[in-house]
Amino acid sequence: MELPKLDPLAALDLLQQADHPYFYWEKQSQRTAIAATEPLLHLQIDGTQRFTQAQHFICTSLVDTVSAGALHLPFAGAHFFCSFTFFDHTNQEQAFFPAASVFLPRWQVACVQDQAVLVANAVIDTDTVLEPLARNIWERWQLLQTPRRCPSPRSQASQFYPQLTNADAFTTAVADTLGLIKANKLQKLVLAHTLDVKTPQPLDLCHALGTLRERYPECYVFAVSNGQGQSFIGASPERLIELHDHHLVTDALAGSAPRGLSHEEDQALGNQLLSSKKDGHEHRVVLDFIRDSLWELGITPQVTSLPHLLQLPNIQHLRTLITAEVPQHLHLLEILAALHPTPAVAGMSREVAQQQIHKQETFERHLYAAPLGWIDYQGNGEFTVGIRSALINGSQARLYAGAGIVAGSDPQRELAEIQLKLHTLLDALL
Ligand SMILES: C=C(O[C@H]1C=CC=C(C(=O)O)[C@@H]1O)C(=O)O
Repeated sequence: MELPKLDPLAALDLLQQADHPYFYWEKQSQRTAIAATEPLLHLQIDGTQRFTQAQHFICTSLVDTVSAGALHLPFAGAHFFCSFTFFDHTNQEQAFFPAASVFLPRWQVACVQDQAVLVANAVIDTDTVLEPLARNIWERWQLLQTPRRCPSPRSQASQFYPQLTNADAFTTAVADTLGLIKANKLQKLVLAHTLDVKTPQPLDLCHALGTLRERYPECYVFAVSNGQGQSFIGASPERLIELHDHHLVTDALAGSAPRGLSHEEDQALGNQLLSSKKDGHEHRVVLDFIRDSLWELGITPQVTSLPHLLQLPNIQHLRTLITAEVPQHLHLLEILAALHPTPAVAGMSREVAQQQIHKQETFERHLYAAPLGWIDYQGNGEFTVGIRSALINGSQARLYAGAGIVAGSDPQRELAEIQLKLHTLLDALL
């Protein structure tokens, strides 16, 4: 059903309930946002078969789905909202999120350009009394007619920046990794670091999301809540998969430099990044992996750009675009299973890198550096990688950032890169 134009964050604020999971997704530069609340059908699983089981869940749920209403509107019809953890298995004691979560929401509000659309899903069987069901949907639709104001974003960055307390542990891990690279045990490793912050008041997520979407219009701004008090939010520059009418777009994103304070300094830093041998190698490992993985799936990848700069307010990256036509029989989640984790967030070889991450990192990655996104009833969908992100638990936040280590990396520079990346969430939360 069509709705009057509304702020999607205000829709989230209105529809979310503390004890129900929700999913929020926005790309300001495309003026697209989706808020999905109250899982109606929900799969939550752990294990190596998680992508296959998620695909099966979506396909079987769709068999008995009937769509009605204004199906020509953007984001009409059934959509499934998915989040995965970095590893196939979660540590049960500390698992805030299952290794795979896929849900069909009761309520979904999507905003595209100036259009807003409500999708209401309901389970209907022979015992369902239709009138209260229809009334409930009608009431929600009416509720969403009332214009709502959204919290205004933070006007300027906070001056308070906590220092990393265990920076030495990170630089030592980088030095150890360089030793392994020299000994040819692996080519690349992405090591992450966390920063814990605590605020006097519970963190205001709508406010933080408002700030993130304003500062990072090129990024995917997201929030995933588990309905038990924890949420994972972020502003990620990394597109893992965009699939529309069997046309695939994915990014190789790796290699970073700071932004300059003046135009000249900024250009010089950008040019250095474009010509850096070390960053070029770090980037190529990702590009080659994505290309090879697509070939193995029977997809012919086209590299449609040279490595170019993706400039964000706090950092700049090397990015290459890859496109492909995907055979009809391949499901988006099969491609996702092959690509995750790319060497932009794990390393090369993937197996050794994952072992090293387990060994060297002293914290759980949870949803950090893992795929999250949506799939519609026609098999179209979009997934980002949950980087530049934080796990929020009341008034506590754990911020994550990682850096790719290759031959030629310098521990202090990698630490400085981590600090730059942590600013994405620090600035929005504090
Ligand atoms: C792993 C992260 O960034 C990746 C994406 C872009 C550039 C990266 C780099 O230059 O190291 C990382 O591969 C992160 O932000 O936590």
